[in-house]
Amino acid sequence: MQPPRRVMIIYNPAAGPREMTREIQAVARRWEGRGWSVIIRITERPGMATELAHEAALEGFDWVVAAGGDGTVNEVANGLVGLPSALGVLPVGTGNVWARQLGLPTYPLVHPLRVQVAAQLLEAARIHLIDVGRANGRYFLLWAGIGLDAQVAQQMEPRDRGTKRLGALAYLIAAALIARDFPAMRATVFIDGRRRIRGRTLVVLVANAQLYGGLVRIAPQALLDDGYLNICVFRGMGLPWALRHFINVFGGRHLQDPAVKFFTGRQVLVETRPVVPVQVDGEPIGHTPMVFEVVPRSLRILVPPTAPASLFRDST
Ligand SMILES: Nc1ncnc2c1ncn2[C@@H]1O[C@H](COP(=O)(O)OP(=O)(O)OP(=O)(O)O)[C@@H](O)[C@H]1O
Repeated sequence: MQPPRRVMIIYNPAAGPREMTREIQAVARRWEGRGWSVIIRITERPGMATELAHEAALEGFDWVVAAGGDGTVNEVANGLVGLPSALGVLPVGTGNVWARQLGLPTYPLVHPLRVQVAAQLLEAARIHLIDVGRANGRYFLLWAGIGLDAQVAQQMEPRDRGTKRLGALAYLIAAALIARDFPAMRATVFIDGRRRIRGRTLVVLVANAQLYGGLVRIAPQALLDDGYLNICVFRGMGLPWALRHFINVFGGRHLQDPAVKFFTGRQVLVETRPVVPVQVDGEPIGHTPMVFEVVPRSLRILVPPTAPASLFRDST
C-alpha cells in the first residue's frame, strides 16, 4: 500500500476508562518517525469528530484515525462517507467493537502498549471500500438496534468513567432491569418493500458487520462489502424471552431458534407500537418508525492484517 503522506488523529479524551493523551502522542511521534505528517485534533464535545473528519477529508488527509471507542469511530465515519480519506481506529474506548471486528487488540482495557500495537498493525493495513448503513441521516458501521437494546443505550449514555470501568457487566445488569419493564412491543418489519414480520418483538437488529456488543457474532455471515444489511429479529416479550435470547446469543445458537428470524436486504422499514428508541453503533439517534438502508461501497477503511478474511467478499 502507498504510505500516507498526511494523517489526522481525532482523539476523544472522554472515551474509555481513562485518559490516553500520552499514548496517542507516542503514536504520532512513531508515525512522524516514518516520515508521515501527523496532526492530533482533540474533540471538545459530541459531534465535533464528524466536523473535524469532514474538514480533514476536504483538505486531502490520506488517513483520518479515530482514537476513541465506537461512538468516536461512528462520528469520524460520518464525516468521511463518500470522500477519499481512509478511516482508521486506535482503540481507546470502552467496548471498541469496531476495532475488535478488525482484529485490533482491545484487551486489557487500559494497557498503553495495546495502542502502540494497534498503530503498528495500521502501518501494515490495506485500504478497502466498504458499505455503511444509514438511518435518520446518520451513517453506521456496526449495527442499528430497535427496541430493548436501544432502550438500554438510551438509559446508559452518556456513561461516566466509573460506569465505563464496569464495562460489559454494567450493561448486562441494566439490560436485565430494563427488559423486566420493557413494554410489549408490536413491530412490523418491511424488507425491500415486503412485509416480513408482524407481532410481538423484543429487538430488531440491522447489522452491517458480524459482531454485536463486542462479545457475540450476531450476524456471522455478514460481509462488509456485499451491498446488503443483515436483519435479525428477536421475537417475544418480557424477561423470560429476553433471557432465552440472551442465552442463545451467547451460546452462538440464536440463528437456530425459531423465535429468531434472519433476513438480508438493502432497505428496512421498522414500525412499532408503542414508539421505541433506536440506536446506531451504541448511540441513541431517535425513535421508530425509521428506515434503514445500505449505502454500498461508500467508505474507505484501513484493514489491518489481523482482520478476518470472512468479513469481505472481495479480498483485494
Ligand atoms: N470532549 C468531549 N466531552 C464529552 N463527550 C465527548 C467529547 N468528545 C466526544 N464526546 C462524546 O463521547 C461519546 C463516547 O465516546 P466513545 O463511544 O468513543 O467512547 P466509549 O463510550 O468509552 O467507548 P465505546 O463506545 O467503544 O464503548 C461520543 O458519543 C462522543 O460524542
